[in-house]
Amino acid sequence: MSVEIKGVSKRYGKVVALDEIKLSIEKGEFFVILGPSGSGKTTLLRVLAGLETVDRGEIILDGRDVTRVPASRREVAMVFQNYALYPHKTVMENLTMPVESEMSREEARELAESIARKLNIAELLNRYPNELSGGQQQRVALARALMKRPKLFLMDEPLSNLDAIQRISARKLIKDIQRDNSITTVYVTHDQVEAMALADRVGIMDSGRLIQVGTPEEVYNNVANDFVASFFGNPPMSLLSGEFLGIKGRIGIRPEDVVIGEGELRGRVSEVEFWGDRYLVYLEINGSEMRAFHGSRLRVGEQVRFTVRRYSGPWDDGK
Ligand SMILES: Nc1ncnc2c1ncn2[C@@H]1O[C@H](COP(=O)(O)OP(=O)(O)OP(=O)(O)O)[C@@H](O)[C@H]1O
Repeated sequence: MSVEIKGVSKRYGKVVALDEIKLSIEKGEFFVILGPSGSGKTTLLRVLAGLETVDRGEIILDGRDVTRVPASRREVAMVFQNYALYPHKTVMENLTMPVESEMSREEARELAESIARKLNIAELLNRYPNELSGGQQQRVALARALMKRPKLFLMDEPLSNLDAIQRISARKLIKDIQRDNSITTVYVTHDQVEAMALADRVGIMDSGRLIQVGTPEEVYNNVANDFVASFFGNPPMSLLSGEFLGIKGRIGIRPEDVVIGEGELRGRVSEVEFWGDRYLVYLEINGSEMRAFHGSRLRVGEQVRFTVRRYSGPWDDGK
């Protein structure tokens, strides 16, 4: 299903939750909406689902104007942070119910078992929701949405309650099912790694506006402004006054573009984090802080030389 959002705005009292959003999503695309808390991500998803009306603009699904069509008639499936499972049904019943009318009982049970195995909840199929942990409930909710193979998948932080290892396998499963069935997916997160891992394209939101849209690589390598610079990446760019490079205004520097151990610039190591394959080093330069990746552990307090290979900006100091 293709999605077109045409100049959609939505206010709650004085709060502008969505400000003239324009966006086209292709059939089969995995689109991730990334933004800080309160930027309007959930509102955009709810508007697409039909759970929220718009003040202005149109929503077109597969060429059909659904702006005023209720949620139940939009052929979308949603997984929200606050998953709602049927409390008086077992996990198996929760999974098979949505597809009761589409396949035989046996087929539904087989499909449920195969999805449950992949999400590591196969041993929970006979339990009731109140006998599950938060993370287990979230995986059941995800499994239930995956049973249905909808035309449009709307997911709002569906992995927020999972631990780091579960997140990686659930992420892969979502992507596999989405790709195998070419299900158009709009996925909301504030997790950088998740966004970069999953997205065909990503849209960065701030204060109800869509600031930049592109493939993760495009956005990563060509940030549109200082907000995206300070937000996109793991960790994002350091924003600094460009003076130390002889540049007027503020610039953004990725940690991998700082080469420690060569050049004329000097900084003091103020903190070091072990990242497995490398170290994240915090450098202090004339009272500002900058992050850099480095291959070996440095001592806190040590003075080091460094160069900057690449930067973004400059942007006005006054914003
Ligand atoms: N039902 C509501 N009534 C009043 N204000 C609301 C309502 N829903 C959202 N808002 C406001 O609209 C803005 C956007 O909220 P939204 O939930 O879309 O943000 P978000 O990016 O999803 O945030 P988070 O990452 O914290 O979930 C916020 O300022 C929020 O307080």
